[in-house]
Amino acid sequence: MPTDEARGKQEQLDPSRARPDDGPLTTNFGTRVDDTDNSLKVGERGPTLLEDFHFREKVTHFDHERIPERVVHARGAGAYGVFRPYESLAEYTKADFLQGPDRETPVFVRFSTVAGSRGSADTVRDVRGFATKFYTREGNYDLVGNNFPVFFIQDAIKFPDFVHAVKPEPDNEIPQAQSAHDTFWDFVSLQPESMHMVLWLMSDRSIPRSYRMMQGFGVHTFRFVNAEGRGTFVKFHWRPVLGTHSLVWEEAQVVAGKDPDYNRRDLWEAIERGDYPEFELAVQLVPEEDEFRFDFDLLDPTKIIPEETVPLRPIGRMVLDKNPDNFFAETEQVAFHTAHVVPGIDFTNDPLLQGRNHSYLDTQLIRLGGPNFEQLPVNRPVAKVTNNQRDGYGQQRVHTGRTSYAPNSISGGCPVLASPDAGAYVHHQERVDGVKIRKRSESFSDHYRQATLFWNSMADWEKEHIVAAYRFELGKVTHPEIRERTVERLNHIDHALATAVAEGLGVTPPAEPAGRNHGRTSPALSQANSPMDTIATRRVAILAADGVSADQVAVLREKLSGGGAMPEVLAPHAGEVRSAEGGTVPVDRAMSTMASVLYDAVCVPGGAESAATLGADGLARHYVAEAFKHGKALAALGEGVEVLRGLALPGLRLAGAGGAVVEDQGVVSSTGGGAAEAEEVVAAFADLIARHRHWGRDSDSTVA
Ligand code: HEM
Repeated sequence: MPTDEARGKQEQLDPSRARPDDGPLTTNFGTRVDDTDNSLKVGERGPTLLEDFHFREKVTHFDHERIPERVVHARGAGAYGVFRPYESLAEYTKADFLQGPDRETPVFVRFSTVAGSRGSADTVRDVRGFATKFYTREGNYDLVGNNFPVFFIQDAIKFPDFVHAVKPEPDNEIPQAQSAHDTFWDFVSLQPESMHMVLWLMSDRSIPRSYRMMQGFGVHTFRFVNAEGRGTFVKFHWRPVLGTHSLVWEEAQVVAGKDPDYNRRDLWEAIERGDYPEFELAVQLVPEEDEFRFDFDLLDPTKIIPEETVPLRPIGRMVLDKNPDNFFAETEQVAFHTAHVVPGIDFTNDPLLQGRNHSYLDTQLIRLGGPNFEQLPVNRPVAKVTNNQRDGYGQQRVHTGRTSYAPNSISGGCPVLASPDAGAYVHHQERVDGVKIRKRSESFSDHYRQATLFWNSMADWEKEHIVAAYRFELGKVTHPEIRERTVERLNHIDHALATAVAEGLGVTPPAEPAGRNHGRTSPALSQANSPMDTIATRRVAILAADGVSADQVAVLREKLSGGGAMPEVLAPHAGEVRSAEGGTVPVDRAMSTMASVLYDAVCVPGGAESAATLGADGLARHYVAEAFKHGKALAALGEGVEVLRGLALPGLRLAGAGGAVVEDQGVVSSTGGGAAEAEEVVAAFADLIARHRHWGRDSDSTVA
């Protein structure tokens, strides 16, 4: 549990909390109000009077309630938590919050999509933002990252072009939150430096199952600086304790309609339940003298340092344990900035990072209405703020005294300057010489080798999903030359990839590879190698109707809940169903209010009457067939096996008479109705759920 100090950040917000039930209704200035439903009129049917100050204040405030949404990352969800390092990192950085496990730092994290508007769906194909604000004792440190370790462009001056290209097209504002349109592909196909990132975007990484199940990356190479002033290059990685898992594309599209708040709801509900999301922070450390030992430039944000080259060093753990109380006040008004650093953490000359260091403050000045947004509760540091900044719109502080300048003698020179020993930030003393020049370094010019590394590292099913994603996206592009140009670019990554995409588009495949595939892999890049050892927080639909076996439902519920999963009984109607044993089974939800895409696994228990009803129910059949199509774990017990048999799922072997447990393609079944079979099936089912998805089913080609 968080310490009192860590909790302090959240409690610090309390004085500004307002509760609507805390007394009689008043105007904004405290005058009590007797009627808020009728405006002040001349007679009951007459015109409204200008002197109705309550009406004017109420409506005027409403008229001004909206602020501009973020120019990118407009849609997001946030949470509070704490970060605690495993051990001291004093050898590399003097950052106070990394000096040892006794330092527990409160954090606020905002996860986001990039392209869509505030009201867009969560499960679109997009990069996810992963921004963390550490409220350290030395000031706020913001690690403003994404769930991909690379970016589309190498220089921040291209950011407006990139964002204009991916956002809805300007003439008709179509499509919303999609990269599958001409302007995006026009831009990236003309921009080979984006090829590596686009490959990530076409992979399953762009449709995470949950914000709790995706990685985060600082992307840039940053710099740690220790107390002696020695610098060490550092890359930051967040690793979810639940593993890195994704939806499949068709499922993501259906979820966007069934529950547009899918990822936001998942985060919120997990925290409300006490299933606190956890992420491990790991770093890759590179001594400054090794800056040039790689076959890419450490300053190039379109490159990773493969984990096999520089292993990850886990340095601490973050637990998100509190939802915001008010979305607007906290999640919407939070202001992250790459330039919010603390002593011991510094920049490098990565030209994307350098530009970001300008952009965030600049955009927040307009988004949050001018200076002083750092005084908003969610942005306020826990470190004491003493400076000579004064006035401005929305000033909340009452600065006393006569001086707001330095040097001064009237206030004894206060606020005084601190020395580095007393915690002052000092920029790393890097020698820089050069001529002014608008040019990219030659060392940034290899745009394909790491894209090839990513492609080579994918499992077969990941490659299939990538090819299908390119076909889908480019299939939406109306200009044939853009499709052809993209295929030509892909041919530089891998000939088989380019050929497969071309065939799906009706474009002539390239005759020859554009270069030789280097054949190298980095296993850490594949989601197939992500941890798959828990069913914690997985949602399981147990389909039931009148006559269901209550005993089997009980075993399923108990064993799955015991492993941390969330089984729910779904039936044709809410309330309860009759059980085969003569009692009743409570129903959690009516099937029609949910969908199999909202569950990680589906199971059909026995009971002859229940199985017969479900087998004849189109919706129940759809739950099972769709879960099968999306690679999800399935289980059937007793007569429930007949429901699956009736669907004639392609190539699937199911249990026959005799009760033996059969497992095939991620589906476990037994026609036996006894407790022993139920226990065995549920144990196997849990194992299958933990493995997330089961690829290679005959129906796979239709899901990606
Ligand atoms: C490695 C590349 C980048 C990453 C990882 C990244 C990440 C993010 C994230 C996570 C957010 C959302 C912050 C939040 O939740 O409030 C964000 C917002 C934003 N980013 Fe970036 N970004 C990148 C590149 C850039 C570049 C190159 C620019 C501009 C030159 C830029 C400008 C912005 C702006 C203007 C916002 C909106 C901020 C606000 O309104 O508060 N980003 N970025």
